[in-house]
Amino acid sequence: MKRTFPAIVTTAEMQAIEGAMFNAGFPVPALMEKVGQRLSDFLQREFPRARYPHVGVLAGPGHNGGDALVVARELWHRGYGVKVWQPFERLKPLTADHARYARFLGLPFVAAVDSLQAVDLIVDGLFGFGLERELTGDLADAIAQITTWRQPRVSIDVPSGLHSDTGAVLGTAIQADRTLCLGLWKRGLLVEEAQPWVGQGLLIPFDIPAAVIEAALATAPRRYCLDASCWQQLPLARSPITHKYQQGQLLLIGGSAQFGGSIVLSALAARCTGVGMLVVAVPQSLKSLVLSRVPDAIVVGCPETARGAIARLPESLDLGKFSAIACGPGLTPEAVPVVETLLRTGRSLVLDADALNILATLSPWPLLSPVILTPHYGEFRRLFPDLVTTGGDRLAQVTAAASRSNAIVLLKGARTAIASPRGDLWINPHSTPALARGGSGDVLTGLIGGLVAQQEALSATYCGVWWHAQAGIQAEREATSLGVYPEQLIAHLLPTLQAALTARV
Ligand SMILES: NC(=O)C1=CN([C@@H]2O[C@H](COP(=O)(O)OP(=O)(O)OC[C@H]3O[C@@H](n4cnc5c(N)ncnc54)[C@H](O)[C@@H]3O)[C@@H](O)[C@H]2O)[C@H](O)CC1
Ligand SMILES: [K+]
Repeated sequence: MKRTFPAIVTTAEMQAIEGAMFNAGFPVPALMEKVGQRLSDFLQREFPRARYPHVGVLAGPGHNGGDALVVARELWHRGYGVKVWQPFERLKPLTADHARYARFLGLPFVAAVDSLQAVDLIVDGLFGFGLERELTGDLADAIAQITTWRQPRVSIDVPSGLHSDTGAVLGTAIQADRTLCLGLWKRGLLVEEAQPWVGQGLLIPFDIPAAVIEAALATAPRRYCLDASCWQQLPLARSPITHKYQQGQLLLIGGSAQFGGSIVLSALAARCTGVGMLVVAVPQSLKSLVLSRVPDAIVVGCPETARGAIARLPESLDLGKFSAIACGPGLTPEAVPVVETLLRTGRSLVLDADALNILATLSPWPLLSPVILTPHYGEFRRLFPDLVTTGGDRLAQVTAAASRSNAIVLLKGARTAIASPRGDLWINPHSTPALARGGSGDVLTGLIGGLVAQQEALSATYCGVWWHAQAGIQAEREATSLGVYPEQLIAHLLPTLQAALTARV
């Protein structure tokens, strides 16, 4: 079944998509009403009246404000106490109609924003993707005031003040706890730097015909948001008559006297993927440690340097028999010959950590395909320094990096982005800062290595990213953000997958 993730769009692309729907006969008021109902349903579910009886609605001059006024009216009908702050005289006609009807119903419109300070929930409908210039003056002051209040803030479509394409703050912006993005993910909401304003992003679909999206994005670079359809890919299919040699062979290379644990974490994660054969190459002195922690792996002791890094891979190690090779965790920058050897194999490579730092010192780079690079931003900066200095946000940088290097580039972060050499982009909108700790990356390397050993590289990469983040979110739910240390993360991999499959049935 062809899996299509939700597209990520620019403002212009969204306007083209909406325009196509309107041109096909779908009335603008109908869309606003539909969206308003869905927003109200979400708010009523997530912020029940018993706990959040009083709602303050910020209504802007455009259709974002129109959406907000539909929500105000609907929550009013559903028994909430609603107050509206609409600091604009000139309104778009549809928005003006909704304001007029809300007043007709008797919804109180407050003159000053501080009349909303005591409400239980703020709904932000000041601006959406139509924001054109910086927010200044009284409006900026009001937003600064709201930011100091304690109640949760939910933004409609885009946090007001945030640029929906770049994620840049135009003067000032609402810091939302939740952003309910309408129809399709706006690109600016997925930019790393915008996360403090976006809060938890959630897509509120409104049944855009797939053909309309395809037509509008036909010539655009494909940008996708990962979602639960990644689970359709896992666990990887197994024939009833399979055997271990048909389920992929992964070679993991890493470890050093200085960093002995990383490669163990990668190996423990890799075996969760069901990979048929797991071989771990480490410095000779680490061999017994790894065997004691991963008895199902074949552990190869390598010649080591005086400082305990892998000096070279043993001649006896036939690299050609592996369907994937993952290298880097705990490797140390000393193991240059190892990376140089791997780059000549033409095997599917996953390069992480010090394998990336070593790659950054090699020049020129050989053709990196099929290679997956999994840098965090510091490693990315060493690999592609000019891309970082020539500006553009990380999404633009990682796309350029993949096209230049001909590798799949996975840029880790709050919104991990995966770019393909063709220029396509996948972003994971759901993760947790609890994963920001040593060892999380080693787990991801093992997961991706194990999946790449069994299936094509791109879907293995984004499924690994999704699975890794979902396990982290689940571990945090059960043991707070402090409980997401790497071994707990690994312990949650299979139960999280199982729970997803059970929910899917
Ligand atoms: N699929 C969807 O995204 C849907 C979008 N809808 C909602 O409509 C908005 C976009 O509406 P639009 O009227 O184009 O823009 P805004 O509501 O964001 O407001 C722009 C409005 O404000 C004026 N303006 C711009 N910048 C400033 C400023 N700095 N100070 C003052 N005024 C400013 C500008 O002139 C416009 O008049 C989208 O986000 C959704 O919420 C549909 O209704 C539902 C589906
Ligand atoms: K908004």
